[in-house]
Amino acid sequence: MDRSLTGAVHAAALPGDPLLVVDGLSVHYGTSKASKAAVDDVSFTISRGDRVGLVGESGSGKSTLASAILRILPAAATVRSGRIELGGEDLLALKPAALRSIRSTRVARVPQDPLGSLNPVFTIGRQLSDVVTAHRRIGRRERTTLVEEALRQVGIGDAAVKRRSYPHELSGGMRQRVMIAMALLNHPDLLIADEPTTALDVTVQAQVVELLRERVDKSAMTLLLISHDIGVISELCTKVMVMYGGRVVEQGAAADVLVRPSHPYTRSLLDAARGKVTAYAPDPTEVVS
Ligand SMILES: Nc1ncnc2c1ncn2[C@@H]1O[C@H](COP(=O)(O)OP(=O)(O)OP(=O)(O)O)[C@@H](O)[C@H]1O
Repeated sequence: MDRSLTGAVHAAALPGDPLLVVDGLSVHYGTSKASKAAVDDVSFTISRGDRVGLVGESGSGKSTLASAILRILPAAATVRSGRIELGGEDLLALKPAALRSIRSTRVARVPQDPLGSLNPVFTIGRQLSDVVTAHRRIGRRERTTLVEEALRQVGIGDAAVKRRSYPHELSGGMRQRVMIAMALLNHPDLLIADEPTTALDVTVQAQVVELLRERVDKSAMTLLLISHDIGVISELCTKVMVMYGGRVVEQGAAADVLVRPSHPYTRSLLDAARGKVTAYAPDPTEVVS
């Protein structure tokens, strides 16, 4: 049984059940009625166990969409219309306390920039520990065990020593491993990774992709992965959504979208990934869905 934030009791959720439902979502920056939507009437469903890759050129609205789901939109942004439901819970209606309670237990994020997301004045052990105690009352020794185990699970072997490190004492790859450990600590239903390898050295990128794959496999986690890198998407994802100009122009199984794209924008994106330059200019009569 699963108790929702409103206290309703649901039957245990199964793989394949809808987890995240986004319906008619539009997000604008600025208050002007004439402002262009950064996310424009977007609808999709992510089912439990899906691994969805969200691709699209810079400015297509990927991060705005992720921020809307996580309820971390900047002050300049407004949701003009639509619904976002996670496990049946209306995320846009949640009050701050309820929001705090779903963060990290229902939905968690691996950010692009781990250094900017970690607090420079606390050790990583303290920051991991705070994530655990935000949702559970547990003793100090058990907390330390959990933190060290979480660090070991992301390939940080000397966890008893490393948990005493400050963020600046770790390499970029290590910091991203810490962020992944932090995101997974409370076993969220949905993991949103926003360009998790973009800020890393090329050699470290492959290790972090492998780590993400292993952790997601082990926990059968539902993943929404935002990436410019079609290679990373094809390695990790079973489904793909393509955004262009704030809209989802194509979505489907990765094996279809990445091999037989039906939208011309997806074709040009895949060409670009293969080093072939083909310009995409939207046909005004083209219907985007
Ligand atoms: N804080 C902001 N204030 C005003 N406009 C913004 C802000 N953040 C994003 N935008 C605009 O919203 C649109 C979507 O941007 P968004 O960052 O969501 O795209 P993206 O696909 O994630 O791009 P990138 O891959 O470069 O991160 C763009 O036109 C962008 O200029």
